[in-house]
Amino acid sequence: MSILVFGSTGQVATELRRQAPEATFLSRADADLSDPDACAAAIAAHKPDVVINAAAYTAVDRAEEEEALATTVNGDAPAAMARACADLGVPFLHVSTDYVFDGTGTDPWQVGDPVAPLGAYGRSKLVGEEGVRAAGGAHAILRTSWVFSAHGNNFVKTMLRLSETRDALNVVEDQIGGPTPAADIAATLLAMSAKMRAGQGGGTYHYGGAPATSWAGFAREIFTRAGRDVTVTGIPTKDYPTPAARPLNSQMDGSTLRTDFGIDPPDWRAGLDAVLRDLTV
Ligand SMILES: NC(=O)C1=CN([C@@H]2O[C@H](COP(=O)(O)OP(=O)(O)OC[C@H]3O[C@@H](n4cnc5c(N)ncnc54)[C@H](OP(=O)(O)O)[C@@H]3O)[C@@H](O)[C@H]2O)C=CC1
Ligand SMILES: Cc1cn([C@H]2C[C@H](O)[C@@H](COP(=O)(O)OP(=O)(O)O[C@H]3O[C@@H](C)C(=O)[C@@H](O)[C@H]3O)O2)c(=O)[nH]c1=O
Repeated sequence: MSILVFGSTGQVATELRRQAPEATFLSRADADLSDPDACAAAIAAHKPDVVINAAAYTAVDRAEEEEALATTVNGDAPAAMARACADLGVPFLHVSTDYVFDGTGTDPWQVGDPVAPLGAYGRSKLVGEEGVRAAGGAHAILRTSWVFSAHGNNFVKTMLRLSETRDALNVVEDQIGGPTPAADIAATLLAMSAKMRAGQGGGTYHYGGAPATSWAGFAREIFTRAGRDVTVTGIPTKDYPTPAARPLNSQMDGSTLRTDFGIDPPDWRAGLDAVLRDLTV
């Protein structure tokens, strides 16, 4: 099975490269998502069996100032990719986010729950979801959350960096979600690719790490497991103002992924240990 991946340097793309080194990875220099037609042309030229889009505009706060660019990259480009895949008759796998939800309530979000993004990043990702569905081809949209790995920018690396100079941190305690190891997302995308190539599954799925925690709870676990002596004080969101609002409830129900693909939510604590080991070698 020949797999074409958009993205090369990001968290998920890096883990895909580790697990499927034989796949073809397109960097920004190979296919810039700010040029959706070029992305479609790349698919037509490569004629792969499956396409995975692991590239995205992920700067949540900066997106508030650059919504047009974020929408082209996260919305128009995946839509163009999905149309090119539909033309070729191959499945398209796309990664989306918990930030399409508004974070109300306390139950985990079901796949069919109403979406209402709070910020520009979430809106841009929603445009992508809608474009992928509208393309009409075989597709899977995998909504995940709070991604971390040893590569790129993420909360784990931010916390470890801050711990070099601080012995106490204030971290929001009223945003609840599921940290998700990029390595598990990559493995899930590859398993889904094989099944979708065989005509199984398709649609929108949720894949967030378990058990649910807060950012403060996640931070405490990072410092405990990394052996860093940092005191984490849990604070309400209103005491940590950011340009983009984040959902308070980001928990996602993964039952349809289990039904269609036999995949359960990953335990992020095991993934955290693996990332911490990765960072020390
Ligand atoms: N990070 C998270 O916490 C979460 C991420 N997601 C989703 O998961 C997916 C993967 O995210 P993640 O691995 O964390 O992403 P990263 O932020 O680690 O990497 C983003 C990747 O996208 C590439 N990229 C950005 N803009 C462009 C562009 N204009 N043209 C080509 N490539 C571009 C980057 O390339 P370059 O190195 O050249 O900038 C980089 O390879 C995305 O769809 C994201 O929305 C969902 C939930 C949570
Ligand atoms: C650094 C820091 C952050 N925070 C808060 C701010 C925010 O509410 C929360 C997480 O901050 P970050 O900016 O690291 O995370 P953020 O960029 O919002 O992460 C999101 O990225 C996008 C791409 C997604 O799709 C989401 O699933 C989610 O992972 O932690 C603190 O409370 N204290 C701190 O010292």
